[in-house]
Amino acid sequence: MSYKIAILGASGYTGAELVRLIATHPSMEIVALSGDRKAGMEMHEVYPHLRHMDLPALCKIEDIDFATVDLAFCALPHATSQAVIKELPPTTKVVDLSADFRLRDPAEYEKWYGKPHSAVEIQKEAVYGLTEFYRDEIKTARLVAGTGCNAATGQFILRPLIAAGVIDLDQIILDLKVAVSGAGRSLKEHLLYGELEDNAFGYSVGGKHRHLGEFDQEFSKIAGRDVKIQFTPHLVPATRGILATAYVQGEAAAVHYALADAYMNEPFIQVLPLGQVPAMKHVRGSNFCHIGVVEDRIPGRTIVIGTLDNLTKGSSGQAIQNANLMLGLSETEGLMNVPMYP
Ligand SMILES: NC(=O)C1=CN([C@@H]2O[C@H](COP(=O)(O)OP(=O)(O)OC[C@H]3O[C@@H](n4cnc5c(N)ncnc54)[C@H](OP(=O)(O)O)[C@@H]3O)[C@@H](O)[C@H]2O)C=CC1
Ligand SMILES: CC(=O)N[C@@H](CCC(=O)OP(=O)(O)O)C(=O)O
Repeated sequence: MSYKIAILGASGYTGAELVRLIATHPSMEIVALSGDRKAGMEMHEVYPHLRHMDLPALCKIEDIDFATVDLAFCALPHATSQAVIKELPPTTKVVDLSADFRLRDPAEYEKWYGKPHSAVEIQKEAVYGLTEFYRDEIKTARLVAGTGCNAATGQFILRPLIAAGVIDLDQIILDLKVAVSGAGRSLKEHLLYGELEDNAFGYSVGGKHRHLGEFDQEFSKIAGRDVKIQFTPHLVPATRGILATAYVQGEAAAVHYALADAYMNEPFIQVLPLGQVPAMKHVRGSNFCHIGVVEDRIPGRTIVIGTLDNLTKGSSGQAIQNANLMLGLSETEGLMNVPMYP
């Protein structure tokens, strides 16, 4: 059986990535694709790499008949997403890729996103989409909130350490290198070739990045008390990928054991042997996340490095993993493709 899928925001990067992944998914069939400025165009006119596929043309969201749709992926900008999702039939299953339903507390949403939430009622029913940690709730959810891509990477390397109590919760430093596709397919000055090529720079420096809302929410929940980490993302001249480095106070062997134990049965999270480090390109185009642990020369300090592809495990791959669970399919269906290398 094939489930009928709509992708809202298909003309964006995560939308196109959903199309790419669903192309080889045995149980999903795309029945509707939406765009805004690109509505009316064929998908291959916007993304020539999808030319061989037989796809519906991009339409406006209001032209989609949701009665014929089993599940909608919503790959729209923040704020637009909540305005659209609150108007969908309450029976439509939705995986949202935006930040609109990630934060439980509406005050936290307003703090990090600068305006009040306009769909607080449905925000309450949403399940946080970090699959490996919310699997049971996702299976029965109507609305799943995909995580931030930086937030996913940081959580994969830190959650098991906080849960196992093997690190000092007040001394966590998280440094991220982020590829440019994380910013979406839109024109922004700092994303111009001449600004980014042969360059690298921190952004939202000083505890200002909005994914801190997700870290605060999730880490404090695990620890049972407030946990605030120091976090700085850096834009690097790469197309896809996130490489997260955490500096923690804790013994390397215990840190490595906590991660290996937590992810022992996880198909997508690969913990490397102690002392080995991962690289962005080892997971490119795939739904895998690789994690390495190295002992520092300073006694008691450990470095943990995690990497994933922001467009797959950080957004669209994660979204399909969640949709698989919501539709009663095997969690890995359509997602076991091998990373592209080099
Ligand atoms: N890129 C990434 O790595 C990640 C992105 N996300 C989140 O996923 C969502 C999509 O991101 P991404 O694909 O990168 O973004 P893009 O900017 O590449 O795409 C945005 C999409 O939304 C459509 N759109 C924009 N405004 C409207 C509107 N007012 N009404 C209807 N449709 C609209 C655009 O249509 P058109 O182009 O035709 O105008 C386009 O299809 C965002 O919320 C983002 O924060 C989450 C994790 C990672
Ligand atoms: C390069 C770049 O700008 N990356 C984005 C991450 C995008 C993401 O995870 O998406 P949400 O906006 O849905 O949280 C950033 O750090 O803001």
